[in-house]
Amino acid sequence: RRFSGLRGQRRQGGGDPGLMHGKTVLITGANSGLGRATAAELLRLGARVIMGCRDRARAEEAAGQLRQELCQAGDSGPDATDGQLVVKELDLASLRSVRAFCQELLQEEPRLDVLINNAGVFQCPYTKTEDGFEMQFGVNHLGHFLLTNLLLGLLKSSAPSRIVVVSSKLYKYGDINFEDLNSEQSYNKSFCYSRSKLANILFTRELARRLEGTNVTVNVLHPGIVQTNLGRHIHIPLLARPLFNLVSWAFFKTPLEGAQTSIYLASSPDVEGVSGRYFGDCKEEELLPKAMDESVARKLWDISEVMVGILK
Ligand SMILES: NC(=O)C1=CN([C@@H]2O[C@H](COP(=O)(O)OP(=O)(O)OC[C@H]3O[C@@H](n4cnc5c(N)ncnc54)[C@H](OP(=O)(O)O)[C@@H]3O)[C@@H](O)[C@H]2O)C=CC1
Ligand SMILES: CC1=C(/C=C/C(C)=C/C=C/C(C)=C/C=O)C(C)(C)CCC1
Repeated sequence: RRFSGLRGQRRQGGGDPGLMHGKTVLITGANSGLGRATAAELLRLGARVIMGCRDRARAEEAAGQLRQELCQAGDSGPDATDGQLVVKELDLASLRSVRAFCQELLQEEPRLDVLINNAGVFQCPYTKTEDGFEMQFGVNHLGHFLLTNLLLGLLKSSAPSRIVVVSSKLYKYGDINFEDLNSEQSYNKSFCYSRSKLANILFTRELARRLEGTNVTVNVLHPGIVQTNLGRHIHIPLLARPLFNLVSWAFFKTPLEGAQTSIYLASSPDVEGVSGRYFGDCKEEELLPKAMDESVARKLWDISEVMVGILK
C-alpha cells in the first residue's frame, strides 16, 4: 500500500470546495482519527462542523489544529475561524450527557444536514457506562441510538438530510445475545466490539425503514483498517511496538484514506436518496444475512428504546 502511490489521495475529484456550503454537520468523536479527518475534509468542502467530543481539552486542541490547517490551505473564506467549527461536549457513555448535548443543540441550531455517528471504543477492559451498560455496546450503539433519536426531528425539518454510521468489517464476528447484552455473564472484548458494530448495522437498517418517505437517509460503512488511536487498549510489549508501528505504517490506511467513505456518504450527490445500505471504499457492499435480519433489528430497536429510556 505504502509504495503503491495510492495512499493519501483524496477521493477522485476530491469534491469541490463549495459542495457543502451552507450545510451543518455533526460528527461524534471528531477530535481524533477518522472523525478528525472527516471534519477536516468537510470543512474544506465548506461545511459548518460541530465536533461532539467527550474531552473538551482534546477537542479544543484538535479544533485549533483544524482551523490552522484550513487557513493555511486557503480553502475557505474569512469565516474559517468563527462559527464554521464548533466544539460541544458529548460523552456517549452518559445518557445524561447525550440528553444535555441534544437539548443545547436543539436550542441553538436551526438546522442539521448531516449526522455522522463516528465515535467508538475498541476492546477496552470490562467497564460499564454511567448508566450500567457494557462500555463498547453503550458507547458504540446505545449512546448513538439515543443521540440519533433525539435529533431526528431537526434532521427531518432540515431534509434532505443524511445520517452516516461508522461500523466495521468486524461486525461479522458478532451476534446480538438478547439475554446478556451487557456481557454480565461473560466478557470477551473482541466479541463485544463486534456485537456493537453489528448493532450499528442493524440500527441503520431499521432506522432506514422507519425514515422511508421523510427524505432523511441513513447509511453505514466500514473504513478498512486505519492508523488511529482506536488500538489504545491493545497491549503490545514495548519491544514489539516498533514492529507494530511499522506494520501499521505499511499496511493500515491513513485517517484521510479511511475517512473517504464517511465523506462520500456525507457529501456526494451520487448517494442522494440512497438509504439503508452498507459501504466500503465508497462502494456499496453486501452484508451477511445476520446483519439483514429485520426481526432482530426491530427487537434490538425496541430493547434499545427501553434501555435508553425513550418513552413511546
Ligand atoms: N481504526 C480502525 O482501524 C477502524 C475504526 N473503525 C471505527 O471508526 C470509528 C472511529 O474510530 P477511530 O478514529 O479509528 O479511533 P480513535 O480512537 O482515533 O477515535 C475515536 C473517537 O471516539 C471518541 N470517543 C470514544 N469514547 C467516547 C465517548 N464515550 N463519548 C464520545 N466520544 C468518544 C474518542 O474520543 P477520545 O479522543 O476522548 O478518546 C475519539 O474522538 C469508530 O467507530 C471505530 O469503531 C472501524 C473499523 C476500523
Ligand atoms: C496501529 C497500532 C496498533 C494497532 C491498532 C489496531 C490493530 C487497531 C485495529 C482496529 C480495528 C481492526 C478496528 C476494527 O473495527 C497498536 C497495537 C496500538 C500499536 C501501535 C500502532
